[in-house]
Amino acid sequence: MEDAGRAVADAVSARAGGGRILLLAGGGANGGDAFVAARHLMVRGMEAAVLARPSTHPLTVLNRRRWRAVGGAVAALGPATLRRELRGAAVVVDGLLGTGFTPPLRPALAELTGMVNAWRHAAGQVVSIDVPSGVHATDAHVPDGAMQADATVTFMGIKPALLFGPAAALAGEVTVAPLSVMPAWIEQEALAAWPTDARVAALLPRRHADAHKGTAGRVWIVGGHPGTTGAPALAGVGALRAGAGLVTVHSTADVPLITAELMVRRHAAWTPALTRLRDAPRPDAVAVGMGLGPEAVAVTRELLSWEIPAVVDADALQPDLAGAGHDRVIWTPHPGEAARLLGCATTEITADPLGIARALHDRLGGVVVLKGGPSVVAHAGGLSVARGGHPGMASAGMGDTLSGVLVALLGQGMTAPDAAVAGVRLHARAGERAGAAHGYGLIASDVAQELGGAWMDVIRSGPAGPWYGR
Ligand SMILES: NC(=O)C1=CN([C@@H]2O[C@H](COP(=O)(O)OP(=O)(O)OC[C@H]3O[C@@H](n4cnc5c(N)ncnc54)[C@H](O)[C@@H]3O)[C@@H](O)[C@H]2O)[C@@H](O)CC1
Ligand SMILES: Nc1ncnc2c1ncn2[C@@H]1O[C@H](COP(=O)(O)OP(=O)(O)O)[C@@H](O)[C@H]1O
Repeated sequence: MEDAGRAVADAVSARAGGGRILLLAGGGANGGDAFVAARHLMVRGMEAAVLARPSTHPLTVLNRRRWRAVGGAVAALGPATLRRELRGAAVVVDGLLGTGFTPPLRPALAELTGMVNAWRHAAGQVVSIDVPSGVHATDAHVPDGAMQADATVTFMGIKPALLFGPAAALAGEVTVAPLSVMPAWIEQEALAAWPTDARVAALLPRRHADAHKGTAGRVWIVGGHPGTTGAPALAGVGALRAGAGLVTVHSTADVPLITAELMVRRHAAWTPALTRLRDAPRPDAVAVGMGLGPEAVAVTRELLSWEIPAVVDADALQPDLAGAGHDRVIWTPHPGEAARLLGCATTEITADPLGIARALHDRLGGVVVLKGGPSVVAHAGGLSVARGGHPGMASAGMGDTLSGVLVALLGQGMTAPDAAVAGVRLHARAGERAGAAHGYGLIASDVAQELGGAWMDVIRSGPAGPWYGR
């Protein structure tokens, strides 16, 4: 609780300027965190007051006593005291309800959160402890009356509700504060990893000075059909921008050569083409499905039988292919495709992205990237959620670009889980960079252009090495 309260005080100090801080302490452990935060703020010379609900939680009772012992002010939390104390406050710390909360929000509490939300709209900022009050830790749905925060300081591991859907929008800027407990315990308790850029940087391939296009990954993009010929082209550019040495697009349609570095092989028909290609030198990795059309299942089944690292996307994401994969396959459904694979409604996918990613992995094996804002990676070692991205990425061809990134990383020798974790972060980071320039006018080609810069951003967070950063 001491670590938690100090982390909250850090977040609040950064936002309060010299203004007064009002801390709302509920009856649970969150309330105790608020009392600890108040004490740390006072020690830093900041003006802090606490309004508290009754508590029997031993650590909350103890920290209330400590706060009183250093001369801290505390009054009973109710509508009248809250109205009075909100006047002149710069920041409210929301320690009312934490992970112990189960909906619905009781009317007495909803009245208090409603008052704070109205005050925030007009006057100040809210920092929530662990989760915004009224948000259930594992549920993306938001009950009426939940607190709107500018920032949320959560502990040890990120809670699913802080990542997905409307609940995530209530959390504002999320910081994960470590607590002094055993790492093994955290690993057991965490539902999903949320890797930092430093962690992603450690996964990315390192190239020696004598690298050449033949050693940097020879990859194939298999896709395209009349009407969707842009999809494989975008995947090809994504692959080039994610470092692939040689990228060949195979298609039975006329794929536009949107960048001259791509090689495009037009085939008359898939069956004879695959018979020929089967005996040709194989690529280091293949991505299949982008705009591929009605023959996707047959083409993908053949390519999967080659047992080379593969990305399976878009039209190739069909239930018939469950069981046809292997360990080095990355399956990349968006929620619509995930619903098709599992035979359920898209709303069931978006309601529980972590559970669905796990279910898809059980069904398909290999590695699953359940795309969204943010994407979830499921593999034999667990679940990992990507950081960042930009809402401007809600536009055509973004997933095709991601497939290019993933196949490029596979082609450069990364394992499927590492390529998926690193690839979704590079793609999201490129989206953030492009989003800063283009906002909602962002298109997939913009994201592809930013992939090199995103790679540099990520490796700058990691350990220095002799073949980059010079
Ligand atoms: N320039 C091109 O040639 C393009 C071709 N494309 C290709 O077009 C074909 C059809 O793919 P589509 O994905 O458009 O069509 P689908 O009909 O498979 O899926 C689109 C639907 O999935 C659902 N969905 C997707 N993302 C969602 C999310 N994050 N949350 C909730 N629901 C979500 C929505 O209901 C959406 O309308 C594929 O072969 C694809 O590769 C697209 O990638 C777009 C660009
Ligand atoms: N709001 C968002 N925030 C972050 N990433 C997003 C957002 N919207 C879309 N994306 C990303 O864009 C990509 C969209 O993929 P997909 O729907 O398959 O596109 P397409 O089929 O048009 O290529 C995914 O990687 C997804 O994670």
